[in-house]
Amino acid sequence: MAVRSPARVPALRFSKMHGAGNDFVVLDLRAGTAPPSPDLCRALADRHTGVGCDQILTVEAPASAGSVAAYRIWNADGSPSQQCGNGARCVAAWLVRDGATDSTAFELDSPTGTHAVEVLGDGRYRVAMGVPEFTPSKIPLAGFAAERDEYDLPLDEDLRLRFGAVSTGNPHAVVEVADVDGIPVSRYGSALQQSPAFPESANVGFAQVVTRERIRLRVFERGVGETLACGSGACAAVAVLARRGRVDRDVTVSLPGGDLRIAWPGDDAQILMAGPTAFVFEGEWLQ
Ligand SMILES: N[C@@H](CCC[C@H](N)C(=O)O)C(=O)O
Repeated sequence: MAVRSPARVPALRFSKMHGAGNDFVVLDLRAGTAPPSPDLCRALADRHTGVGCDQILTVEAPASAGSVAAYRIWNADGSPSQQCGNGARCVAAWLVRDGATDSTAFELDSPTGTHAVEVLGDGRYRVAMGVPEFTPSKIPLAGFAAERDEYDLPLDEDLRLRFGAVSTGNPHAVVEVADVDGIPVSRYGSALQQSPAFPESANVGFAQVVTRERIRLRVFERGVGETLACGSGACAAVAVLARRGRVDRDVTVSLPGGDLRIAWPGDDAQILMAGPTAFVFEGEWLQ
């Protein structure tokens, strides 16, 4: 009797990458393949039964003339985001390795616009992340008509937090602390994320100013939890602290997974993020 072999499921090829420890599954959708469903994102991101990652990055056909490609971002819980700084560098590295460009300066489209990318060598990339947006309605931050350096909210009976708020393409709250090591990042981060003040939730950064040129940062990300690094969060922390006059305009941000260099030449200028990228392995998703 003939034994029937199980139907072959078409394999989904992926690259596993990280940028300063913020890890990604990268999918090539440039041929027009549909983006992963929220269920597939959650399955890929699962650290026990999947590949394991903080975000899924989809590389897609460019949205504007002159760009090499576009990318979109999907959090581990399946929710979409508008920006991912470490992801932007990894997509740039992925495209260079793929041969999509041999230029040391090119452009990429994200859901928030077009970004200039520079290849710095040794796996390092610099990305122009846009002009930080402090207008409350554009973050979005509800309940405040005018922009402030610092907001103050009661979050529950025992917790009141002071924070800065900014969009670097996605929403961020930045809490300045004396020592990032002693902060209950998950409790404070969840409380701010669940506040009605952030109708689209937020990535919550805890920043310790070490010197005017160096800060330490931990970020409790929307759709993930605490990550080893957050590029848009590093930009947000420097933007909030520079605006308050607490740091200079060129700052090393030390995150649990590594350092990023953030430069913000002036309030109306784009904020520039430089940092590492790494390829981990290639695989086929068979489920
Ligand atoms: N890790 C990212 C940010 C990813 C998206 C974020 N969790 C959100 O929901 O906005 C980065 O490096 O910027």
